[in-house]
Amino acid sequence: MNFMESFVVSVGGSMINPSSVDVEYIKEFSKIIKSVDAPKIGIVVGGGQTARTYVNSMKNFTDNDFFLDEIGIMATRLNAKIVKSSIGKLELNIPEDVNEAVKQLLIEDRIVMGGTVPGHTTDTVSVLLAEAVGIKKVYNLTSVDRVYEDDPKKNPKAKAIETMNYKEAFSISLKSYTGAGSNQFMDSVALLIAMRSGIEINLMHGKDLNNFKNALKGEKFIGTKIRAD
Ligand SMILES: Nc1ncnc2c1ncn2[C@@H]1O[C@H](COP(=O)(O)OP(=O)(O)O)[C@@H](O)[C@H]1O
Ligand SMILES: O=c1ccn([C@@H]2O[C@H](COP(=O)(O)OP(=O)(O)O)[C@@H](O)[C@H]2O)c(=O)[nH]1
Repeated sequence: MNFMESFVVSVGGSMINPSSVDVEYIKEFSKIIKSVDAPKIGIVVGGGQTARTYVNSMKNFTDNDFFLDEIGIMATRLNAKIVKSSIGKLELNIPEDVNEAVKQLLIEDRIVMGGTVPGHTTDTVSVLLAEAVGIKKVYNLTSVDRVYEDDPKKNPKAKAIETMNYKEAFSISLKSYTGAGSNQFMDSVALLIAMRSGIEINLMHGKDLNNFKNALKGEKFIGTKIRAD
């Protein structure tokens, strides 16, 4: 696929690991990544069901969000390792922070990572990675097809939004913030980082990989674009 611009893609854990590891999905996703000739691609993977299971089990013993986040991060790295086994060189570790990821990206053209530190989600990691290497485009593959004015799973009548600016996205995201494990389309910190560095976010349903391909090719796609104007 002829696509010259470097990008970061944040793959929701709900795609990789909805209830168990979705091997077929990982194969299809990897095929697309391998077919793209963008100079650099950063892939950031979420925790999915493994994160939920471990965080919820641990809640029987502690309500400390810092430590709950830590176990969530472990799950993201587990998922990152399996995605990496289908895309990149397994000899290279999963980067544990953005600096390490940047170093790997200087050497390798494709890198895979999960979470970094407590306090945010892999959405923020993906935008920070983009910011650090000067990438201006982030794709967010998630479990909803667009951003809506309200959480569509709670309010099925909510209106979908095709294009919005960072501030609008921030206020909608904040509405569904409930602390660790919040059910947001993207975490609010990620949107602030994107805003300060003018990083465009393209959110779409991750299961429709043809739609993702269209978005990569700069063609029309079903999703929401978040940018400055
Ligand atoms: N305004 C909104 N628009 C779209 N999705 C929203 C909104 N508010 C909350 N959500 C929720 O955001 C979640 C995003 O996907 P999520 O299940 O966290 O997947 P992942 O983190 O794996 O990408 C969905 O469950 C959706 O219900
Ligand atoms: O840099 C990170 C990435 C993840 N997490 C924790 O790990 C969980 C799972 O990550 P994420 O929400 O990104 O996964 P997904 O929702 O895509 O399954 C989050 O809810 C956080 O608790 C974290 O603390 N720091």
